[in-house]
Amino acid sequence: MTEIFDAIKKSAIDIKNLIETGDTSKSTNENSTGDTQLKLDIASDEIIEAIFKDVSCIKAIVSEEQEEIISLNENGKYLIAYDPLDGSSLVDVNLSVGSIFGIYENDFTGNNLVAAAYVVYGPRVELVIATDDVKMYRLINNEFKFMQELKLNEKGKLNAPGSTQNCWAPFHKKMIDEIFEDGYRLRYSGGMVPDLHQILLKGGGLFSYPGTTDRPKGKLRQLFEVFPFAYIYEKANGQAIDGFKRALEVETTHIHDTTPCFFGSNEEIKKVLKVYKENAK
Ligand SMILES: O=P(O)(O)OC[C@H]1O[C@](O)(COP(=O)(O)O)[C@@H](O)[C@@H]1O
Ligand SMILES: [Mg+2]
Ligand SMILES: [Mg+2]
Repeated sequence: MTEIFDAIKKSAIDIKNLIETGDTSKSTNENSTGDTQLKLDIASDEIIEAIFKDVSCIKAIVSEEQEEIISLNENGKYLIAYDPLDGSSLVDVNLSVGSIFGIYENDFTGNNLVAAAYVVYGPRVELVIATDDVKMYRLINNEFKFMQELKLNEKGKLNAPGSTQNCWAPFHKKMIDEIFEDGYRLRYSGGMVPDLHQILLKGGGLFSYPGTTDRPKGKLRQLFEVFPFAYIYEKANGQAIDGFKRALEVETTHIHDTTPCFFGSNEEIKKVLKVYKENAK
């Protein structure tokens, strides 16, 4: 697995340089979820694919920006699903963005994840890797240096409520209001990677991207966004659910499937489970 983490580190340095100098305009393509791809999305995807192609333990890869699974090495052990540049439209307004990786064995399903990682491209470039524990590294002089282990507290102070508010179920709105009434502070940039990174580093809170009237199955993709962060939050002593059960138990019928999702420390997730059990059909 070390070769995979080394490949992720290499791609992170190339993508950091691309973000600083690359063309942020739109391409003429749409990805499988119907988003217009930015030239940066495509170039980041090409960087990662080219680097992963040289890693012999990788059997196959699939990217948020590609239609199909790509086979790499017949004798490889691992499958990797990745979002090369999450939140790419935020580059234009100079907010933080990220890359997300889920490493699987056998099949692309939540319960087959064996490791996950993400990179945050912000004022600093940081890499978080979860295997049995969750470790954070920072890019200093072109090398990733270990900084700290990440663990969530039982209860946090931050609330990151995603999606279009006028499409929320009334009980979801009431739950979010109550969390604010409990003293939580709003922290939402619109980039899943920096928003979840902030909650992890500040000890806890809740990030939610629920099902809504316009998108009953949410927006965030299971393989490329939800499963890797679910794995990371669980290994950091937190939880990730779809409202009713562990996010990692959500069934995948298509590689680009989305799911409602909630990530947080134990107290906040307990509240979401209670509210959703009482209210949702
Ligand atoms: O603007 P919204 O609806 O709150 O969505 C924000 C979410 O969409 C994302 O940008 C994902 O979309 P992309 O992969 O297309 O960038 C997440 O990073 C973020 O949490
Ligand atoms: Mg994304
Ligand atoms: Mg993306």
